[in-house]
This record gives sequence, structure tokens and C-alpha cells, in this order.
Amino acid sequence: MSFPVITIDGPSGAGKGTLCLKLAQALNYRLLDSGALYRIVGLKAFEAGLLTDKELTATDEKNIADLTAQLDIQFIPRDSGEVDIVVDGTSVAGEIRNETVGGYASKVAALPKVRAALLALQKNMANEAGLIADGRDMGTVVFPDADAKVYLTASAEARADRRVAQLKQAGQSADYEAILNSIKQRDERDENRSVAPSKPAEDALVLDSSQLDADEVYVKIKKFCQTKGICFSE
Ligand SMILES: Nc1ncnc2c1ncn2[C@@H]1O[C@H](COP(=O)(O)OP(=O)(O)OP(=O)(O)O)[C@@H](O)[C@H]1O
Ligand SMILES: Nc1ccn([C@@H]2O[C@H](COP(=O)(O)O)[C@@H](O)[C@H]2O)c(=O)n1
Repeated sequence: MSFPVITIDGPSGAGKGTLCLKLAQALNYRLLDSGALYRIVGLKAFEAGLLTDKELTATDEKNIADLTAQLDIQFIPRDSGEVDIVVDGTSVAGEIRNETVGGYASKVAALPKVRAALLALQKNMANEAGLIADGRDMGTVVFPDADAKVYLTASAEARADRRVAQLKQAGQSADYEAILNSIKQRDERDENRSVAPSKPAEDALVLDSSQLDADEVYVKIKKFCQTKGICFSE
């Protein structure tokens, strides 16, 4: 039996996570936060001394892919609908959500052997229930036969504004220029890598959310999903 899959790809800060959580709650589907997988590998590779400022070699790639294959990664749904991420028995959800780890993630994500090591885990998540898959290559590589594909984007400036607001709300300091630079660097790396670059699938709906709030985005994507035969109960 196959279950419905909705893919939401796009750059950092476009609002994918916010949209995916709403869709998963409304449809009672599982949520795959594939960015968390690359963040975990990036963090673990950094901690193991495998990520430095130097260009990564073929040996580095093999070592990071071996480390990836040994990780026990679990997505545990919580009552709130959010998903806890547990690695080798320890929750890492709080530790991986920062721009430094986002940068590590983007480096290891450019390594084909690392992407290959994470592929089966991602594909298997569609075997148990309907799935909302959040990432960069969900519609192009991991779930090419998905029922509905979306590429959610926004200008780098709008995304930097959102990050600044998010950090301030969490009581943290935020340097707009530094955040904007980091977003642009990550976009550059993610969109131009040779393997699974971040881009819309040919059959994806592309939505620019720069001028839309999160509710407006949800309403548009819900309507799009309905045209693809996905049934919402509300
Ligand atoms: N349409 C929107 N308009 C304004 N702010 C938004 C919108 N969608 C999400 N946000 C806010 O922007 C911030 C980033 O959103 P979110 O984490 O969903 O983005 P993302 O695409 O998942 O980023 P990442 O790929 O880095 O995880 C959050 O604070 C969120 O509340
Ligand atoms: N399918 C994916 C998802 C993510 N990445 C890389 O991980 C970085 C972090 O992703 P977030 O969504 O958590 O911000 C991202 O910049 C990508 O480099 C990926 O390659 N493929």
C-alpha cells in the first residue's frame, strides 16, 4: 500500500517548517524534517574533527559518510504535533537549530556519499503513513512520485528579516547583515552543488512567500493540495 506524500522544498527561512507543521497537523500525516538530518551529520562531523575550514577531501567524505551510517536517528512525534529528534538516545532538537550548525549541514550536504547514506531512512518514512517531506531535494530526488510538490521561496532579505525576528523573540541577539550573508552563502552552496541541488521539481508549484504571511501561504498550499486529490477534513 502506498501513502500520500507532499513535498515542500525551498531555501532556508522560506517558511517550510511552519507550513509543514500545519499541513501535518491538519492531515494527520508524519513529518520528515530532512534538514535536521544534515544538521545532525554536520554537527557530529564537526565534533569528530572532520569539518575544518579546509576543502573536504575524498577521505573526509568517506569518513563523514561512515559516521552518518552509524548514527541511530529517530523522529519522535510529540503530542503538540511537533517532532523531537533523537540521536543515539539523546534529543538534539535544541542543539542543531542555529545558523552555525546550518553552515555545517550545508557543507556535508554537498557530499554525494553522505546524501546516499541518508536516502533509505528518508524514503522509508513514506511506508507507514501519509508524509509531509520538508527539504531541498524532496520533490526532485527523494520522492519524485510525490502526490503534490511545492517549492516555497522568499527573497533573501525577507528571510533574513524573519530570522532576526525569530531570534529576538527567543531573547537572542541578531545581526541582520551577518544573517543575510550567511543565508546568501548557504543558498549559493545549496543551489550550485553537483548533487541534488536545491531547485523546484519540474512539476512543483513555486510560491514566493515574501509578501504573504504564514496563514496566507497555508491557505494557498491547502488549495493546491486539494487540486491534487489530497483530502482535508476541516
Ligand atoms: N510567510 C511567513 N511570513 C513571515 N514569517 C514567516 C512566514 N513563514 C514562516 N515565518 C517565520 O519565519 C521563520 C522561519 O520559518 P521556518 O523555520 O518555517 O522556515 P524554514 O524554511 O523551515 O527554514 P529552515 O530551512 O532554515 O529550517 C520562523 O520564525 C517563522 O515563524
Ligand atoms: N533535503 C535537504 C535538506 C537540507 N539540506 C541541507 O541542510 C541544510 C540545513 O537545512 P534546513 O532546512 O534545516 O535549514 C541546508 O542548508 C542544506 O544544505 C539538503 O541538502 N537537503
